[in-house]
Amino acid sequence: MNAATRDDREDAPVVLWFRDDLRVADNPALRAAADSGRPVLCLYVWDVESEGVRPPGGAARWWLHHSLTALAEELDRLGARLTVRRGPAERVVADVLRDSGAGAVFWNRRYGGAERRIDEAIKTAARDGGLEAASFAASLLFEPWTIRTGAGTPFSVYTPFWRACLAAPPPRKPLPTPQELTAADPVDGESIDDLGLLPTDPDWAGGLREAWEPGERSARRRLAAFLDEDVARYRDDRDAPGIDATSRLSPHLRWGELSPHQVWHATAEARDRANAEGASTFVSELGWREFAYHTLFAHPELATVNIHREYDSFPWPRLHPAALRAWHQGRTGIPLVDAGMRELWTTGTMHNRVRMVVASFLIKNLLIDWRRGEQWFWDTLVDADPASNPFNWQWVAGSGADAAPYFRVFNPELQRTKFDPHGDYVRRWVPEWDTADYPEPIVDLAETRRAALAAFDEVKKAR
Ligand SMILES: Cc1cc2nc3c(=O)[nH]c(=O)nc-3n(C[C@H](O)[C@H](O)[C@H](O)COP(=O)(O)OP(=O)(O)OC[C@H]3O[C@@H](n4cnc5c(N)ncnc54)[C@H](O)[C@@H]3O)c2cc1C
Repeated sequence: MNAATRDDREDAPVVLWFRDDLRVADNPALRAAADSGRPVLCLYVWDVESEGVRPPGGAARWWLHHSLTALAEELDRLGARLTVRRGPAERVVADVLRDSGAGAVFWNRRYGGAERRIDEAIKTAARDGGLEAASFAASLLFEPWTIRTGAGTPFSVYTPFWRACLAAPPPRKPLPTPQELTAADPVDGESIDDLGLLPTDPDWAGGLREAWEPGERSARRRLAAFLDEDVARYRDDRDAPGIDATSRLSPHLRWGELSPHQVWHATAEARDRANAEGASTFVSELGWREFAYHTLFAHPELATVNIHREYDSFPWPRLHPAALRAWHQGRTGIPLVDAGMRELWTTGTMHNRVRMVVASFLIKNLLIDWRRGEQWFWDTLVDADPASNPFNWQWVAGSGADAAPYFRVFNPELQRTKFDPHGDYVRRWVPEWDTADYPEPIVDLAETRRAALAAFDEVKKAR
């Protein structure tokens, strides 16, 4: 490269490619772009075309629309603008690099198999073209390749995994938001509205609007409110779906409006003010998020392939579409299951305890393949996450990251009397419960449990 080209390149813009990190605070790639002193072109690519990339479901698209809008406002305050384009990322990023005359592209890492392949290809192409391409650690507290068993393999059980994380060097402190950005000359793009992420015909998002406020500012407010008001009773009350005792941060974390580093350090500061046990239990839940991502990194086909392959021989019976429909609609005649499924449909979320119960009911009582449940959650959850969703479905199924496949069967009636003893949660979502309008259970819990255990014996024989 001659001196003139090098000088040009030094002034050439940096393309900052946003993905699952829709925030300006604690954003290492954005920080590096700002610190470079070069003009910054902020880019979001709506890519539902690249092979292997899983298009977000309906509820997640709703969230993404609002999150991108909030991000564009934040960038505007810093003096930059968000360029939005659609298409396969490899082509779109190359086009934007060319159109903007950029000298570099920066991003924060993703951990799914297809996403890693795409990012690697873009990095190689950029470098081959003489551009700088750099990726940063932003979405996980611990990079997956840094937490390994003594034998150098990924952990397959949570408790030793989290112990190893806590023994590793602690996660870095959050990085400050850049004071301002120098905007690169604009290039063509689409508006966020043009992406068509919002439901229109019909507009089913009323319950989501009532329940949520996407965006980085609202995420930070929620974290602060949770640490001020709720973390002290988190350990005792987190399993009760009728009590508002959990943080409700999952969609903010899913879309990277908040980083786990911000949550980790804010919780450590709050620990002294609050109840230390509540704070450690809360942080250990972030550990489950980490574990899900590390598992995805080790098992890129997590959403479709059993981690324990002996589960492949599970004799799923022929699907009864009416049973699946009853589960979707919350009309199974099992009150806790119906309450959870209706909460999900209306608000785009469901309490964690109830997620485990409805998943167990689908798999173990209706004998429906966990992948169908995972897909429904993928479409209806605002926090639908490429790691946490399939990871937890496999965990409930017994095919997932556990010491050994173990046939966990939750009894939804016992779970209801234990965790919703006064029926507050069930009555909120199933007002006709305890009236003649409420249907009889569509299956016999004891009988279907026996059938499921018999089917599981087939898996054991295959081992
Ligand atoms: C079948 C099933 C599917 C699930 N699908 C998802 C999903 O798509 N996206 C998702 O974020 N969570 C998923 N979870 C995990 C969990 O239910 C939600 O993270 C939690 O209910 C979110 O509420 P909260 O933010 O108030 O959680 P809190 O109790 O306040 O926990 C704090 C944070 O820890 C993380 N976390 C907590 N529990 C888990 C867990 N079991 N696995 C991974 N991370 C966890 C989340 O980021 C959460 O925001 C699933 C659980 C089950 C059983």
